[in-house]
Order: sequence, then structure tokens, then C-alpha cells
Amino acid sequence: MEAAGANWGVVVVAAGRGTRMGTAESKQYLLLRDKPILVHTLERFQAMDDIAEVTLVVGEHDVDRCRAFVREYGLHKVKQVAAGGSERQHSVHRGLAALSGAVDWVMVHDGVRPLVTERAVRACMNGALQTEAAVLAVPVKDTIKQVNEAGVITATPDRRSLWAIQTPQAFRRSLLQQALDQAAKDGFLGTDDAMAVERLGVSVYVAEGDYTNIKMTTPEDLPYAEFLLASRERERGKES
Ligand SMILES: Nc1ccn([C@@H]2O[C@H](COP(=O)(O)OP(=O)(O)OP(=O)(O)O)[C@@H](O)[C@H]2O)c(=O)n1
Ligand SMILES: C[C@](O)(CO)[C@H](O)COP(=O)(O)O
Repeated sequence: MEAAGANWGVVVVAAGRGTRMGTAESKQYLLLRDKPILVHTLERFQAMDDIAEVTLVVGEHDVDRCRAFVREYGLHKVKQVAAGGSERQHSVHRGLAALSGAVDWVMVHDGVRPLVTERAVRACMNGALQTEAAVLAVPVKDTIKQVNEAGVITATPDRRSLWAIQTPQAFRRSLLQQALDQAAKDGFLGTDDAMAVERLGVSVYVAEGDYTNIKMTTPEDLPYAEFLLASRERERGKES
């Protein structure tokens, strides 16, 4: 563990199209209260003293408008705005390459998870510092079934072993680099970053997150996120 000397960078991936949201505008640019979802997300990391830099990965046609957001919202920790790839994993790989050489610990976060809390981010960072690789997750609340193509249940995994995985996902930088390089070489595509590390045989630890760290995915997520932000503002108002 090298908490004191750790130099943390964050790759925020936001190069997806948001097909399931079904809006003309890509979901990361939709307004949540007064600001684009992506700006809320970046502000979470901007506010944390022990994060040195952020690389933002966006669609190639959105690079200029995102550079303008960086200026408009004073997001000075965003040192690079890079163009992403066709799959999330490609975008992460490009973002990792764009971080400066000073970064030795990295978190990957979805640009469309604007409600992550500082407490949860810290839990993930501390988990990685102790183990090399940690992700945020919450225990699943529903009973999960495996269902075949005919719509028939084939298995009911023990719920006590099931966790819904979120971001951030945190790693020693060299480990994530090795994992993504190997995945690219093997033509392996995962739906999260941990999968690339797991296939190297390296253990990835789970740090308990919050159910409110939702990924903005479908239209009903928008009013829920508005509600959560308003509740947090009310709580802050009561404290001050
Ligand atoms: N080629 C891609 C695909 C996804 N992402 C990012 O990865 C995060 C999580 O992905 P998801 O919610 O699945 O976003 P989309 O791919 O945009 O959504 P959809 O599958 O509905 O099109 C998002 O911040 C998204 O912008 C990315 O950077 N590059
Ligand atoms: C990485 C992730 O956020 C973990 O839940 C998620 O897998 C990425 O989103 P997608 O919907 O699978 O593309």
C-alpha cells in the first residue's frame, strides 16, 4: 500500500450514444437540473483533493463542446479530452493511454453515473490501494434467474453471492494497462473493466457502494436522478 504517495487519475468514459435512453441528444449531454449529466459527473472528481487529473473520453464529434464545458464549468482537473472507440472497453483503453505519466493509480468511471458519492469513491480507492484492484457494487435485491432462449428458468443462483457492479473501478495503473493490452490482443470484450483484470487471474475486490449510484440508462432514470439531486440539495441546505 502506498496511500500517501499515490497519484490518482480518473478516466471518465462518455463516448457512448445512449441508445436505450431513446433521445435525439446523447444521454450524457441531457440536462439534470441545470447542467449536463456529464458535467455533474466530472464535478464529483473535481471536488476531491487527492485526485490529480481526469481524462475525459467522448465521441470524436463532441471533443470541442466538451473542451468548452471544461472551460465553462472550471473543470481544471480535466487535462485531456480524447476521442473514444466503438465499444466502452476501447474508450477506456484510449483514456488510459492519454493519462499523464505521473499517474500510477487509476479509476474508471461512467460519465453517466452522476450521483456517485465521495464516500463511495473513497471506499473504492482504499480497496484498490490495499489489493491492487477494487470495484464498487451493491448486493442485488431481487431474486435473479438464469433463463434460456425458450423463456424457461434454468437456474437460480444463490442471491447471497450476487452483486450489481458499478463504477468507479480502481486499479494500479500498470495492472489495468496489462489487462486491457492482453484483452485487445485476444479479441476479448468485457462489459466492465474488472473483467479484463479477472481473466489475468488477479483477484478484484468489491467495495460496497450505494444504490443511488445509478447509471443513467433508460428514460425513467431521469426523474429519479432529479429527485435524488433535489433531496441531496435539501439535506445540504438543512446542514448549513
Ligand atoms: N463506445 C463506448 C460505449 C460506451 N461508453 C460509455 O460507457 C458508459 C456506460 O455505457 P452505457 O450506459 O451502456 O452507455 P451507452 O453505450 O451510451 O448506452 P446504450 O448501450 O444504451 O447505447 C457511458 O458513460 C458511455 O458513454 C464509451 O465511452 N464508449
Ligand atoms: C461498467 C458498468 O457500469 C458496470 O455496471 C456497465 O457494465 C457498463 O454499462 P453497459 O450498460 O454494460 O454498457
